[in-house]
Amino acid sequence: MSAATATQAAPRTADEPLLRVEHLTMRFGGLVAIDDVSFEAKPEQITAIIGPNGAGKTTVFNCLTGFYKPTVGRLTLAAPHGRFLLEQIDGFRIAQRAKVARTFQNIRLFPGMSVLENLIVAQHNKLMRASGFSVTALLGLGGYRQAERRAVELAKHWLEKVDLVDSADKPAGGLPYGGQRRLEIARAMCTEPVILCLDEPAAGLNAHESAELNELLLWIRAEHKIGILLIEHDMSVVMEISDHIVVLDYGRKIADGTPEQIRKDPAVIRAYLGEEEDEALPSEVARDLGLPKK
Ligand SMILES: Nc1ncnc2c1ncn2[C@@H]1O[C@H](COP(=O)(O)OP(=O)(O)OP(=O)(O)O)[C@@H](O)[C@H]1O
Repeated sequence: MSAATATQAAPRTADEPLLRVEHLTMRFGGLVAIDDVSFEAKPEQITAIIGPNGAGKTTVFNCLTGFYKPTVGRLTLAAPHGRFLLEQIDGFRIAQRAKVARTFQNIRLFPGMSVLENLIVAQHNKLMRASGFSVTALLGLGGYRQAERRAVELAKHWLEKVDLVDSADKPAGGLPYGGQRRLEIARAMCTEPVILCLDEPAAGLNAHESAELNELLLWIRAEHKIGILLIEHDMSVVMEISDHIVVLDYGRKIADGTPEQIRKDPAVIRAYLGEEEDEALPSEVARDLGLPKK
């Protein structure tokens, strides 16, 4: 598919979703990881994708971010800078062209580089464009120096936001776990995305760190007015900060609604319980779904 077809210049309309996923299907040989899933994510909203292990959550992210080519489906990103059909863009160009950023379930920083360097490397695309892909940049000519200064300023801004200024020169791999998670988010934000896809950002965090993560994500949504897609097992995070929740089970969408609607949805309770609806709900399932104690 040509670049022109994958990108449509038409500006987004006021009530258009930021992301529209239509009939997404992903097969691996005989295994159907995602089965005809459709949902929308609105701009300036946090949309959570939840579901039991193996439900297909990360596969949705892998399709959106170009790691997988969907078997079937349309993925329309209506961004302020243009409308993109993500399934038709070469995977490695999605981050740069459509401005889709992500973090990973298993942290993927450059552990031997400093915290600051991780944030500068994230801006590689911008810096390369400013260099004109030529040797003039190495000589300090053209707009490269200015772009480099801006990259450092942006990195510093995010270091402050995620409370890592004191660790700027330390190797990223030496940060405590919570710090590495925050650095991943900062690195993704340094690419100035229109949508931020977070794959289990609260995994391994303690209650205090989870609460700080909630604050950070709410701040990003309010301040940067971008959409956030969130895969998360920690229901204290999901129920507290999500505007909208999509629930997957065995690759199918089983529910879609506000946290209030999802909490009460019998299909969701059944999926988490893995048993009949009229069974007593074990306390840990009730807690995960944020249901009141009986
Ligand atoms: N590259 C692949 N090849 C084959 N099967 C895959 C591949 N990627 C994912 N799957 C399968 O697709 C299904 C969905 O996996 P996925 O990782 O998307 O689930 P998930 O909801 O993110 O799970 P978890 O909560 O455990 O991370 C699983 O059965 C998984 O084994």
